Amino acid sequence: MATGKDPAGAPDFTPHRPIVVIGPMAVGKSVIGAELARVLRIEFIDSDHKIVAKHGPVPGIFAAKGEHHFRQLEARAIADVLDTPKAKPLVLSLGGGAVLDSGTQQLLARATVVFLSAGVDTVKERITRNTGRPLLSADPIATWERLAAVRGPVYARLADITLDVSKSNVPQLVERLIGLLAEESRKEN
Ligand SMILES: Nc1ncnc2c1ncn2[C@@H]1O[C@H](COP(=O)(O)OP(=O)(O)OP(=O)(O)O)[C@@H](O)[C@H]1O
Ligand SMILES: O=C(O)C1=C[C@@H](O)[C@@H](O)[C@H](O)C1
Ligand SMILES: [Mg+2]
Repeated sequence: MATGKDPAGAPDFTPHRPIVVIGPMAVGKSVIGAELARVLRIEFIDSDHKIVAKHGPVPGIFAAKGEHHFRQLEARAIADVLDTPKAKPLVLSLGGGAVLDSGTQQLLARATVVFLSAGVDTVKERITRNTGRPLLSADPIATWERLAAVRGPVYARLADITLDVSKSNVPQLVERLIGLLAEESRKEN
């Protein structure tokens, strides 16, 4: 495994446990998680992608079997990654609502949890395009704000690191995140 030494000058950082990325819809969990894993040269897993690969598109699952069934698939996909005696260092990006499951909340104690935070202005354009998020099919802006407000305290409680993702591009955010992860890892040891 390589360390997090990036051409952009990020500090050295070698993860020793999974890094889990959480936060509201469209804040960048998938793209930032994937870029972080690429720079750290560790595996990247996205819970939504895992579900889609096995069961087809998210809107189809919601339409055919309902949100509760999707939540069960999601909790299982996450447990497959984290519920092992010694989970390896990797980056796991979650869907926006995954943290509501109590089993998932417990498993996150085995990981370094990164909460990507942003206000609605940052995600407005992203969520008003049709992007396959069934919960945002009607009135996406108001619904995003409501869900973000309800889930915000849960994200904050579970987070080891909170990163404001407004006003920066993905490489800048990954560089900053590696610095924060290095600091957090010094505290853990
Ligand atoms: N910092 C950023 N600057 C510009 N565009 C971004 C940034 N972060 C993410 N994006 C873009 O926003 C969109 C949503 O990003 P992404 O799919 O990673 O969000 P997400 O948090 O994983 O959403 P979901 O909850 O649906 O899984 C993508 O088109 C992505 O390229
Ligand atoms: O925030 C949510 O509840 C969701 C977010 C997406 O990532 C998907 O997991 C799904 O559309 C539900
Ligand atoms: Mg995603």
